Amino acid sequence: MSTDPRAGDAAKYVDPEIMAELLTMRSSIDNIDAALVHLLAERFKATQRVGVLKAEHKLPPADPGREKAQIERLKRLAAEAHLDPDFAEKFLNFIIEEVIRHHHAISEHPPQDSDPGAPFDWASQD
Ligand SMILES: C=C(O[C@@H]1C=C(C(=O)O)C=C[C@H]1O)C(=O)O
Repeated sequence: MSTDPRAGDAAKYVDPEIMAELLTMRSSIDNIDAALVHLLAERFKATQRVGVLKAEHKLPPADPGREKAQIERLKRLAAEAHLDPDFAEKFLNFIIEEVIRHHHAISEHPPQDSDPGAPFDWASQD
């Protein structure tokens, strides 16, 4: 019997009627999480290109002024959307920290001329 990946542990202790409602909500969560992964992948593609541009032109990996403006903007958007602005700030800072780490790595090991736009292949990493 194949198990529904949406069921999780709840299947063991939730009544069937409530379980059906929970599964419907989890279907939406699955779609949203998939969209988040795709959105993040696109964002990192763009930031990798920025990292290459910065390395080529000897620009610093981080731009605190840009970060401040972007965080303020996203906190405003979060408040309008009834999302906790402090959570939005933490989430963005978490992503930016990773981007800057990549930019440092790119500046230390710039891509070869033969392969300037090659995406980093996370899937082949251990
Ligand atoms: C992507 C950039 O590099 C860094 C990462 C940022 C981000 O992920 O939003 C913003 C500013 C920089 O510290 C950039 O300079 O635009």
